[in-house]
Amino acid sequence: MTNALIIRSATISIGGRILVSNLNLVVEPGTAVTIMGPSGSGKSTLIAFIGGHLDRPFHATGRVLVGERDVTELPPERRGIGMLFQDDLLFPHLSVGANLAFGLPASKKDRRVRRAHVAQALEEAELSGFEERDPATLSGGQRARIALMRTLLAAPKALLLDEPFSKLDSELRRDFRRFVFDRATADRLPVLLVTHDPDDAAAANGEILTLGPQVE
Ligand SMILES: Nc1ncnc2c1ncn2[C@@H]1O[C@H](COP(=O)(O)OP(=O)(O)OP(=O)(O)O)[C@@H](O)[C@H]1O
Repeated sequence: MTNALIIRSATISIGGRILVSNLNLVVEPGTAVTIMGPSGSGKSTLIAFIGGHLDRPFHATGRVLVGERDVTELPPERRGIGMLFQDDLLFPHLSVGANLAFGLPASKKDRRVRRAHVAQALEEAELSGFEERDPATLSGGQRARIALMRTLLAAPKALLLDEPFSKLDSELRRDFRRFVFDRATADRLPVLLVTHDPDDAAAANGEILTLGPQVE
């Protein structure tokens, strides 16, 4: 079962400059909210706060909830929130299969279980048989699908996407976008998407949150 991703009274500042002011947001399961705004307005900073990656010099107050679970004080890996970035960050020294296995929770230790999950993920990514491949030999679209499947193997309860489509050219971008949103809808995941592209926002088909222009 999945739940809403809830942000309560989030205020984020850096050096006295407020980037996010008293933000309240509910992202329902199976829906996406898009975050837009000029460069430097704080989009990635907000994602980092929700994912648990925000460090000094930023100062943040407010709560992050996944359903009824307040995850604000938890480290990133215990929040149940999956993240996908512009750079897929597949480990170059690991095979595709090992990259996918990296997404699995430590509790799934059994080798056969891990192999079955990896095979299933490859099938869903339409990349069956790619276990032993070096990530460097994959196309951009294939790498993107592997990165998404690795994130999903951790069974996240919500998904944060920070410009995940921007390195792909237009046709691949459309395909991967559809792949991501179809999965998120099927898995009933709440999604927060950061993008500059109105087409991405249209594909997300939900509320658009615009962060303010940067005030120096
Ligand atoms: N380590 C840091 N020290 C000081 N200021 C920082 C630091 N990291 C980021 N900033 C500032 O924080 C603000 C928010 O940055 P952020 O990356 O969240 O913006 P963004 O909206 O995601 O921009 P872009 O669209 O260019 O990715 C920016 O004005 C940036 O200059």
